[in-house]
Amino acid sequence: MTATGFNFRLLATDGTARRGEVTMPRGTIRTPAFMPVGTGGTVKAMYMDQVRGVGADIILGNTYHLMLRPGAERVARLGGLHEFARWPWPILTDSGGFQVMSLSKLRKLNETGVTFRSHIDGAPYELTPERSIEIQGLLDSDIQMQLDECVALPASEKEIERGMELSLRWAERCKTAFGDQPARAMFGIVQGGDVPALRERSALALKGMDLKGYAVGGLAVGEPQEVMLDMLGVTCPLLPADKPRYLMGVGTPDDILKSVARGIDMFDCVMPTRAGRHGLAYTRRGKVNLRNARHADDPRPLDEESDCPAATDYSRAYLHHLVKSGEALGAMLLTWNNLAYYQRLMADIRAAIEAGAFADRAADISEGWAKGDL
Ligand SMILES: O=c1[nH]cnc2cc3nc(NCCN4CCOCC4)[nH]c3cc12
Repeated sequence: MTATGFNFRLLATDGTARRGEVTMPRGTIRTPAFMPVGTGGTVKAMYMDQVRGVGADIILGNTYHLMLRPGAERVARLGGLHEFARWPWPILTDSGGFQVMSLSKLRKLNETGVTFRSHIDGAPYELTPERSIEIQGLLDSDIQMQLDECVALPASEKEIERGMELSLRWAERCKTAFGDQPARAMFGIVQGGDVPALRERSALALKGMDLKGYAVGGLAVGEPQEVMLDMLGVTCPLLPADKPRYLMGVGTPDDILKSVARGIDMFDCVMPTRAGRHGLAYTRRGKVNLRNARHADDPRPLDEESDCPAATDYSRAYLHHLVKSGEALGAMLLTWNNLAYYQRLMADIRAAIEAGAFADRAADISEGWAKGDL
């Protein structure tokens, strides 16, 4: 039976780790979930049926990139992002604010929103809470993010407070603009930097807005992992247990294990795809840099126990050759391997929580990385 609305339910807990699922009209999202990043409507170097094949239930699309090129109205005229990119399952889009601040030129931020010039052709744009929700609607996005301000760390408490309070006002405006769309969801984003009291104020104010899901923002911006984890320890207990929690931009496999342990349900990160394009393979024995000359004559596959052909059917020598030669197939095979590894990690995590064995499984997985390459 196809779900008519957006619904999250907890299936099991193990300590503060949670196993759940989100049901939506376009499909079910098994949590904890990892969302491959599909920046410009494509998960770079992958066919969408491969992305599905490694076990992804949902992908992320970037509003900033898509509004600049090919344009949100054009995607809408062509049937929306699912039709355009041939990904019929759920898509989460970010609001564009984070990329504006990290990619665009001549940007100005005020109460109304943010004005900026495209990093592609210098054309002027404005992104307001209302326009961001409008664009995400034009993309036919299933899970839409509020427009927020992610204050870069380190920053003064006053600066962090200013950004957190602005983001709360923008959350209200996004909620109003989003209106009542049962088949879709809009998530708020908790801000507050590395200041527990500001994190608490943000989380409680957003909880009061009764949103369908909650992201934890303002992290993975260069702070030490322990600071990020401390902020999760402050924030997650304040969020509703019956709504999904999404940690934006995270992260490494180790970040994911430790964040799941603190109650996070959803993740996105460019690492597996970006690393694949740079010759780096994620395996259960840690990272393998295929640019390294030590692989030049190695006939062994990356990992014969993997369920991904990229890890079982090709020699390291061949992968090294492809990477050194700058061949497209090098990026394709390593991206495929990396996304398969991340999805297998998530499947491992979900099974461990269901079995009440998350802590032990997490320790085993970490020991595997410590062993180092095969
Ligand atoms: O507060 C936020 N609001 C809206 N979007 C975000 C996206 C975010 N992405 C990161 N971190 C990404 C870190 N990446 C790790 C891999 O290399 C590229 C950067 N932190 C983020 C915070 C926010």
